[in-house]
Amino acid sequence: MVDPILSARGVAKHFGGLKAVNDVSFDVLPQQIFGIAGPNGSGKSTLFNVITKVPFGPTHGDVLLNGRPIQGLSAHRIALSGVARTFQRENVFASLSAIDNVLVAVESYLPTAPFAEQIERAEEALNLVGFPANMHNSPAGSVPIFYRKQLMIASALALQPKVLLLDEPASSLTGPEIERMKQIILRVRDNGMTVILIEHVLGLLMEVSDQLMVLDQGTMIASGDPVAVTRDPIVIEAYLGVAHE
Ligand SMILES: Nc1ncnc2c1ncn2[C@@H]1O[C@H](COP(=O)(O)OP(=O)(O)OP(=O)(O)O)[C@@H](O)[C@H]1O
Repeated sequence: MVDPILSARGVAKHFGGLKAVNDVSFDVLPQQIFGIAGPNGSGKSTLFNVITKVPFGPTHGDVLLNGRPIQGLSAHRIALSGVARTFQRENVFASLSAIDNVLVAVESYLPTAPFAEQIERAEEALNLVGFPANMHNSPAGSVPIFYRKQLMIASALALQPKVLLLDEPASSLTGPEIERMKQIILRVRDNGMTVILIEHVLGLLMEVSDQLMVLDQGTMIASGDPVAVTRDPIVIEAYLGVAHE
């Protein structure tokens, strides 16, 4: 039996009376791609927020990395201990070059490393996501959306995470770009990392996920084999709003 790399135990986030995340528990195994689906507003991004403490921790519950609680750590320490994330919006430093964006992350992970080594790490991260070498010096704000998404992932990878949390990496992408994003996600996993993937593009989620969890109104309504989960009448009802048998 393999021990989980990341676990949530009774994790909740309340905003006043709203239970955005409502006592969610799950285990993610090493090198798994763990998909998370759910209708709009079901608490997916809030779950990433409370796992990473960016920008806030849970109301209650524990998040364990390799069996150790990480909720007592600052957001910065959580990132450095191996849990990195991306955001729904392409969060890049628009006026910095592409490689400088990634160097910001390298600098926080390896602050005392020689500059040549920092550059090497940044280039490694950019290469892993397939960011074009001839665009390393382009201002991040001027590159098309797919490249900005690549940059955001490369910046997270520069922290050398054990677990990478991807929040809707395929949103606003074309069909061919979604296929390229799929290859990036698989490559990240093949490089030894564990991926937790929030995605509305169900085709992508189904193709890459080893396990699928569905949230509805902050509550986990299904988890397990992706095909079985999408056939679950409770999941169908949550998505389509029709009564299940
Ligand atoms: N900072 C906040 N303050 C108050 N309510 C919030 C806050 N962040 C999220 N919420 C609420 O929590 C619920 C869950 O939001 P969340 O963004 O996590 O959903 P989601 O599943 O990621 O949605 P989507 O698929 O549309 O991105 C929503 O009702 C949202 O309005």
